[in-house]
Amino acid sequence: MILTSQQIANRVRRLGTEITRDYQGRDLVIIGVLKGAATFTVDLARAIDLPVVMDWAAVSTYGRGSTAGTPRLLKDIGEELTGRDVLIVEDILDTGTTLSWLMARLRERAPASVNCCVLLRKPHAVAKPVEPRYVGFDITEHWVAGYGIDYAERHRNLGDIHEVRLPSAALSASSS
Ligand SMILES: O=P(O)(O)OC[C@H]1O[C@H](OP(=O)(O)OP(=O)(O)O)[C@H](O)[C@@H]1O
Ligand code: HPA
Repeated sequence: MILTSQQIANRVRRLGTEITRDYQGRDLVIIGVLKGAATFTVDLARAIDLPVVMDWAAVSTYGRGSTAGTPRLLKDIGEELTGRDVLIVEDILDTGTTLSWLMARLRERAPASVNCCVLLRKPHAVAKPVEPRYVGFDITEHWVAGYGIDYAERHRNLGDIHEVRLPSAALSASSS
């Protein structure tokens, strides 16, 4: 599997159009989840034709490997969220651990609404109670990297999204 930068750009543009339509007249705060969603968040924000506020949370669940641990908040959100419409932007929904943990924490701040937009969703996540309002692509369970997403902290700078062949961590195609 490989998603090209062109396929990603087309999908991001359509997601931006949907979000623009759904949040007309609302006080939209977009929370990008570092590090993996940094690239997606910036591109998505530019595809939204509304005066959005952008902020960031840094959460780490996987550390330097491919096995999930307990989520850790490395950087908290600075924006006041009470009464506002929050959209969490995530690169990938895999086991659902990170997103369900973060949504529970954000709900404690009494926002008007909390939804999420994920670029990639793996099959595992379908069985979890996390239901993203927006999904870019449903993918297979293979480890992926590129477009902000890492394998052991590397490959975030690739423009396309590649499958990583574990354990050698070779990419399924060369970067373009
Ligand atoms: O659904 P899950 O199984 O929780 O996996 C998804 C999370 O895992 C990755 O983050 P990671 O912990 O690797 O941190 P990073 O964003 O800094 O790469 C990814 O960016 C998501 O946040
Ligand atoms: O496939 C993946 N790639 C990178 N990070 C991830 N975090 C959960 N699943 C993945």
